[in-house]
Amino acid sequence: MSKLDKEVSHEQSQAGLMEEKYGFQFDLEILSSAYWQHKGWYLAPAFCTWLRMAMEDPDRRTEVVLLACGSFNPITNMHLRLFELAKDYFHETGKYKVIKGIISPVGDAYKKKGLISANHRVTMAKLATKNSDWVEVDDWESCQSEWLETLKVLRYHHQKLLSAGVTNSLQDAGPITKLGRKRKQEPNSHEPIKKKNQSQAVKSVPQVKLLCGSDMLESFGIPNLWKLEDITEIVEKHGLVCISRAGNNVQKFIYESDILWRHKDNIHLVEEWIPNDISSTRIRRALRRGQSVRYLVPDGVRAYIERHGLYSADSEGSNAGVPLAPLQKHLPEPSQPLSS
Ligand SMILES: Nc1ncnc2c1ncn2[C@@H]1O[C@H](COP(=O)(O)OP(=O)(O)OP(=O)(O)O)[C@@H](O)[C@H]1O
Ligand SMILES: NC(=O)c1ccc[n+]([C@@H]2O[C@H](COP(=O)(O)O)[C@@H](O)[C@H]2O)c1
Ligand SMILES: [Zn+2]
Repeated sequence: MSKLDKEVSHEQSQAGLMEEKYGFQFDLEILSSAYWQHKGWYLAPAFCTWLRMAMEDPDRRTEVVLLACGSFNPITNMHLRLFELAKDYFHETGKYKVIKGIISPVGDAYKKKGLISANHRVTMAKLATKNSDWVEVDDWESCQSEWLETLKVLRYHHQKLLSAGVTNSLQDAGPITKLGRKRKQEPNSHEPIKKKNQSQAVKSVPQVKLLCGSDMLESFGIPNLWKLEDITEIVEKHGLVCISRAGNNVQKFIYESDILWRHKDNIHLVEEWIPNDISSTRIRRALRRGQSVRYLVPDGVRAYIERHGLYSADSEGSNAGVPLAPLQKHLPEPSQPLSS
């Protein structure tokens, strides 16, 4: 190792220690002044290289998995856009790295009017995402015989990542993370079980954030639809990213709710500046009327709908008069108002 390498390596380990103690911003400031005062200009190129490496180090960003829950009856181009918009938003903050998107179609037991079988909805979602290298469809929720609260779906996916993290960390027991640093703990970013001598090798588990449109966020205010403790855990432990949708005023909605206001830092609002109010309801309506849905849903989905003759007046009548599962499930409990 050359003298210069040794100097840089020493500064890097100092930076590691300082980050643990004070955080990223501070360590860079301290280091830069230390360099200019004590080392002199001859170290400038090495310092610049290190600084660039440190700034570009993707491990500094919190990893995020986006989970979208809904009927996807059928999946539309706008559902896919939600993921792109949320990913751009998180990357623009410089603090987060979106590593995966998950589409979780609701099970048949949800009993929403016009809901066709989960088999078809899952297949269409898979067709829609087949060209995406980061969004995938998970059928665990749709395979459950009973309807599941969204919080349980979030917990399931977080737990799954946690187990995968433990497995990975056991496999990677050897190497040490870049610069031998640990990441700061964030909500829902749990550290998997650590073994002695292995703490430096363990990566924290990504956060699972609920991705939704503003109508879903505003549905938190519908009496008996959501349990207050579920909403609290979603915004407190997981976090939410909400894409604007015509007709909603989420900022006001958050302002009027004490719970949402308290956790507003964990509620990411994304403005869609190229609004396109496609909805599955409108797609189904067009299909019933024999109108084209081309360019509104992916071509593979359109072909699948045609091939299987999906979405007719008959299918729209399914579950008519049947209470929505969450309303049925939560009705006996005394309702607590979200707003106060
Ligand atoms: N055009 C859109 N803009 C923003 N969010 C949307 C849009 N379309 C759907 N979403 C969001 O996608 C998620 C899944 O929605 P869902 O399956 O209910 O689709 P939808 O188009 O709202 O269907 P439906 O008309 O049957 O209610 C929800 O969080 C919803 O808010
Ligand atoms: N209490 C809850 O957890 C709760 C209540 C209502 C809807 N949801 C979910 O929100 C989504 C709403 O989808 P739709 O907009 O298609 O009805 C579904 O995934 C549904 O399971 C969850
Ligand atoms: Zn909807």
